[in-house]
Amino acid sequence: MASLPPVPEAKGNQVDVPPCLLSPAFTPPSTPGTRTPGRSTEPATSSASEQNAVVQPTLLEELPKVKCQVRARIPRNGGGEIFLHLYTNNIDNKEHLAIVFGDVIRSRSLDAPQENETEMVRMTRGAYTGRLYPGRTSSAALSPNQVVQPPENPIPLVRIHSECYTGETAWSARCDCGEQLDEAARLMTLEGNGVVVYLRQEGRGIGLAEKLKAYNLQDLGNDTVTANLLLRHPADARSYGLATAILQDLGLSMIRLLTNNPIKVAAVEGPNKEIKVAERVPMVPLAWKGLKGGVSGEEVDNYLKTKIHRMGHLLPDLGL
Ligand SMILES: Nc1nc2c(ncn2[C@@H]2O[C@H](COP(=O)(O)OP(=O)(O)OP(=O)(O)O)[C@@H](O)[C@H]2O)c(=O)[nH]1
Repeated sequence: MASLPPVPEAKGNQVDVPPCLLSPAFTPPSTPGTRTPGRSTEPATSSASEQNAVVQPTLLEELPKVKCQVRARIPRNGGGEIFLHLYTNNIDNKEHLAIVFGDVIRSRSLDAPQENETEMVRMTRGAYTGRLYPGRTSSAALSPNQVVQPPENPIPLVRIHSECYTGETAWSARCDCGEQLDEAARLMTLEGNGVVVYLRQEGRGIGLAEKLKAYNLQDLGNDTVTANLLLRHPADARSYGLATAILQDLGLSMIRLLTNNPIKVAAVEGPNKEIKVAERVPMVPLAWKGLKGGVSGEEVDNYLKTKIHRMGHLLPDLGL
C-alpha cells in the first residue's frame, strides 16, 4: 500500500503543495460564483512545489444576477421568527438562501410586480407586507396593528455563511460552523434586524463527498488545508459574488459583517464596491470566551489553529 506523503511545511502564507492523491481534480465545476470573485481553478500538479493557501480574491466586472423566487415566515424554535428568502441565479442551479431578521429588509426582485399576477399569487410567493392571516385578500395592506419599526442600528449585521452539513446538521465538533450560525441568529434577534446569506458552497466549495474524504485525510494526520491540497482542490474554492448580489437585492449598501475571514470582507464588497463593509464584527468561539453552548475540543481547536496560521483568519491565537 502506498504511504501518504509527509505533511508540508507552511512558510507564512506559502505552502508546499503535496503530491496529489487523485487525478483529475474533483472540485465541483459548478461551484457557485466561480466567475466573481474567483480563485485559480488550476488543480495542484504533483510537480508544483508551492502555492498560496491564502489568495486575494479577484473581482470580475459584473455581479451575477439573482432573483428571489419565494419568501416565507419561519417561527423559530425557542422564540422569534425569520423570513426565509429563496434565490435563483444565472451562474449555477443551486437554491441559495437569505435568512432575514426583522421587517425592514425587503427583496427588490421579490416585491417587483409580475405580469398578470393576482393578489393570491403575490401572497403565495411571499410578496406581501406585514403578516398573512386567514382571509387576507391584499398583499400590500398592513392591518392597523402592523407597524414596521425602524431598527436601532441602521447598519445591519450580516453573516455570509457557507453550507456545512456536518457542523450544522450532523453535530460535528470538527468545526465551529453550527455555533457560528446560532450565534449570528442570536445577535440578529437581539438587534431585530440582519441577514444571514446562506451559500450552497459546502466544504469551502469542494462539496460534501470531497469534504468527507478530506476528513479522512485529517484523521490520517493532515490539517484542513493540506487535506484539500492532497485531493487537488484549492485550500478554499469559494467565492462571494452571489452574496454581494443578494445583499444588493435586499437593498443593503452598508453592512457590519460577522466574520474572521479577511478574504470575505474584501470579496463581498464586490467589483464596484456595491456593498461597503462599515465594520468587521469578529466571531470568537464561545468556549474561548469562557461561555457555554459552543463547540469545544482538540479537533475544533486544530481546525481554528489552521485557519489562523495558514488561512490568515483574524482570531487571537491564544497559544493554540
Ligand atoms: N474542505 C473543508 N471544508 C470544511 C471543513 N470544515 C468546515 N468546512 C467548510 O468550511 C466552510 C465554513 O465556512 P464559514 O462558516 O463561512 O467560515 P469561514 O469563511 O471559514 O470564516 P468565518 O466567516 O470567519 O466563519 C463551510 O463550507 C464548511 O462546510 C474541512 O475540514 N474541510
